Amino acid sequence: MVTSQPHLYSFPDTETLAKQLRPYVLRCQNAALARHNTFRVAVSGGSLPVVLAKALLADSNGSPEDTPQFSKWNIFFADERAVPLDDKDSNYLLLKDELLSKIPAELGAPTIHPIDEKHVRDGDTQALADVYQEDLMRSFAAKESVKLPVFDLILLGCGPDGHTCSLFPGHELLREKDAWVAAETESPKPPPKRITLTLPVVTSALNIAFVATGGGKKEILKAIFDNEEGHSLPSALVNQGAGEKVSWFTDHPAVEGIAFPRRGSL
Ligand SMILES: O=C(O)[C@H](O)[C@@H](O)[C@H](O)[C@H](O)COP(=O)(O)O
Repeated sequence: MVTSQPHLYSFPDTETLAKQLRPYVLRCQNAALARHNTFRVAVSGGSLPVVLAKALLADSNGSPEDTPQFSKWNIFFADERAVPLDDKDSNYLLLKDELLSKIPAELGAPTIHPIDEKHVRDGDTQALADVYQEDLMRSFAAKESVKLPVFDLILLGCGPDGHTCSLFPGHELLREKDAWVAAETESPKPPPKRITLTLPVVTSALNIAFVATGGGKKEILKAIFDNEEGHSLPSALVNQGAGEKVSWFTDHPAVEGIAFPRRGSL
């Protein structure tokens, strides 16, 4: 557990949120490119790909700092449903439809790391997770001493029950210490079979951003930020494990009535 606090930002609407998310993501990109000439990012499903597309496909001011260099991006999935890549439930398909297919050619094409459909077809969700972990190992563990992958940025959503990735409240997966990627076969939210990054991988990232909008998130965000009882929720565990590395991008309806201090700009 770290003692520093997450950053909570709140904006009037999703448009304004997306305008602020852009420089945040690009700062993460630019720092990563300066460090190791590649930007390793993990993304979630839900409403995130739409907001991310709004942020990243907006016109650049022309400066190198404000330009997504997609050819240097390696995009992984924070969680993925065990379905074919062309299934309507696939997070890959969602990201493809909302963002990847709309990237102008001059910005370059990112390297995408989708799940291996072979283990979707044979129904072996543990093998699906293991193969995805091997993909991460190839990308991150150049040295054998690497215990956990360190993403430059992980972009997350927060469900109305406080879940994030496919880490659900009270689930034994929250205690996983060793695996980088875990299989979930009885998700309380359909579809039941999924794979997910584990909590230690999420909290090891250099930057972690949640995007949570709408009045439907008000109760759960209050529990996460203000209430002792909410502290064991998966999204709260990310706050506790990563502290100031975490930034929450919310809109005003999502944080109405929350006492935790929030800011209107980065
Ligand atoms: O796999 C899933 O079931 C979804 O991807 C889910 O985890 C989503 O990210 C959150 O429920 C937040 O959803 P919203 O961003 O739509 O609020």
